[in-house]
Amino acid sequence: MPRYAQLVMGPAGSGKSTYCSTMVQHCETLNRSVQVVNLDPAAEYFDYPVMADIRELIEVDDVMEDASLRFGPNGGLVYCMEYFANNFDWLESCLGHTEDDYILFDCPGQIELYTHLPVMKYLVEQLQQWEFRVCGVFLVDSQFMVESFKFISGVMAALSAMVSLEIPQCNIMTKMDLLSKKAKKEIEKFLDPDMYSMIEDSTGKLRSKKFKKLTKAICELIDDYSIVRFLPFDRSDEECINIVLQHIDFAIQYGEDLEFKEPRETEEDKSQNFDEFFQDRADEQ
Ligand SMILES: Nc1nc2c(ncn2[C@@H]2O[C@H](COP(=O)(O)OP(=O)(O)OP(=O)(O)O)[C@@H](O)[C@H]2O)c(=O)[nH]1
Ligand SMILES: [Mg+2]
Repeated sequence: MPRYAQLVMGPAGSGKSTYCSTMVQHCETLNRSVQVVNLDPAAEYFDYPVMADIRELIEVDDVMEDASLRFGPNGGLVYCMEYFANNFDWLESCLGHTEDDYILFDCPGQIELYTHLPVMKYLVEQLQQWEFRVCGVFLVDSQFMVESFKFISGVMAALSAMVSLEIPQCNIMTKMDLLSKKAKKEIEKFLDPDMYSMIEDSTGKLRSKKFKKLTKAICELIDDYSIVRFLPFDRSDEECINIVLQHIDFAIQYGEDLEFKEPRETEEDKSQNFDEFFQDRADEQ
């Protein structure tokens, strides 16, 4: 039986940890069990219960304080992730071997992890060996996407994660609740991949003709191949959260192999059935 995983990635502050806690709460209301693993060695705050925390293995502060390594915060984080990749047995012991597990991995925000470093790829391969079906979930802050050239850099970041990880990926625009009405309207065109080639810079911030041409050419390329599309994510809108979850479930075929479980009868149900049974008997006589 397969197990299921979401690799929650994206730039610093894009809302990864908030996404994880929102998803856990949403799944609770659906009666689905979802667990979270914190993979950010520099994490200071998150409000979901963790099944495993990378800081038990290694912490950025310890690496930075080590006089022989002399790393700053970013180099320190990369060192931690490489150390993690050499110690996957720690993760294996935390995850156990439960079938039908559904786990969210809250990853760090260093963008280089998703562009050219091999650590996340190693993690994906390892999870696949443990029979996980993995979906990449790439988050981008919607507030930085309102202008076309910023949108393209978001698309490029999502695309490089897709290309380097080679797994199904859902790209998500977070913090939609923070956008003004005007900005929401503006961003709608970025949610429809067929519209990318129509995107023009309305702010007039792009002065260079060459830059404008490049932006247009990239948009057309992405449009032609339907490579990247984004789903909106508003943490205060259950319907919106559900649509994102359904897309991800579909990508990893969650639910197709689940065995049908008889709903558990409560004591109340049992006594009700009992009463109905005797009522029926009484009616027959
Ligand atoms: N209003 C609103 N705020 C959000 C949303 N998602 C995240 N935030 C806020 O954005 C900030 C960063 O969110 P985090 O979830 O910590 O982001 P992160 O990607 O985990 O950040 P790093 O782990 O540091 O890379 C926090 O102050 C959150 O409360 C959202 O959907 N709506
Ligand atoms: Mg975080």
